[in-house]
Amino acid sequence: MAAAVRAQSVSKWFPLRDGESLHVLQGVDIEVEERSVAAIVGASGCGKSTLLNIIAGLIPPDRGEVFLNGVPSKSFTEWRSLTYMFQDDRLLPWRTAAQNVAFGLEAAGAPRAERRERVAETLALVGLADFAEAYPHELSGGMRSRVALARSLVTRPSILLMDEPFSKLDPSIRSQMHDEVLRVAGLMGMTIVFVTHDVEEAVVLADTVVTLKPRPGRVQETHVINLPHPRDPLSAEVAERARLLRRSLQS
Ligand SMILES: Nc1ncnc2c1ncn2[C@@H]1O[C@H](COP(=O)(O)OP(=O)(O)OP(=O)(O)O)[C@@H](O)[C@H]1O
Repeated sequence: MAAAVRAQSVSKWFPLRDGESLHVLQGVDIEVEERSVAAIVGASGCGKSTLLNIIAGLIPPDRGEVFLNGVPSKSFTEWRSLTYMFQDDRLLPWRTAAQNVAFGLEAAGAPRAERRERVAETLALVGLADFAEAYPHELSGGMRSRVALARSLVTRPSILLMDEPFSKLDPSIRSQMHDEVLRVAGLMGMTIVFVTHDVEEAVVLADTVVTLKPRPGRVQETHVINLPHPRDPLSAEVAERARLLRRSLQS
């Protein structure tokens, strides 16, 4: 199967005020197969978000290259097929759920009728058909998170990048969102790359987990998680895989 996301020998330095530079990533190689879910885990500051931002084309690598659907990201033009979900839901408080979801389509200049249809379809997909006219302050944390997911999905992307998207949710809602994301990703045939510091979350969601070593961030190991879905976060199998991941992170 083809790789939807490939980072090849990616290195990154950030300039510091004293003229020195901070070496954040060193020769990072990762490969994420189409329609699979990959997690990037590692200690705080090891470069997880930087790597995701480089994959997303938000910042350039200093060395190495990223390929999206086989195309070098420098030449990649299908940016609508890639979407990013942040840690905060970043909903606009003065817009209804439907208007928040419509945002990406408006930016892309989609006609009004198409927008209306797509937004309704996507809100239904995440179980919020009845809340299209609600404002963010009228929604629970879990519902807001679903609106943010719908906003990410409305352009029908093939690649979903997520940076700790559920870390602020209560555990039971986080678990519902995990099921929701996997269900929708399966339906839409999406590839997911996400960053987390929660190894249990990585084991519950991912087909492969990449562990990063800090300073500079390097790939420590790639773990294949071949447990059947749905995965119970409290099961012995998940706990055992999480233990192996923690050991890898500490070595
Ligand atoms: N724009 C920037 N300029 C300078 N330094 C930066 C910049 N962005 C990140 N850094 C530094 O790069 C390192 C890696 O940051 P990054 O946010 O990628 O790590 P992380 O693994 O995602 O951390 P966390 O889990 O705490 O979110 C940190 O030391 C951070 O301070």
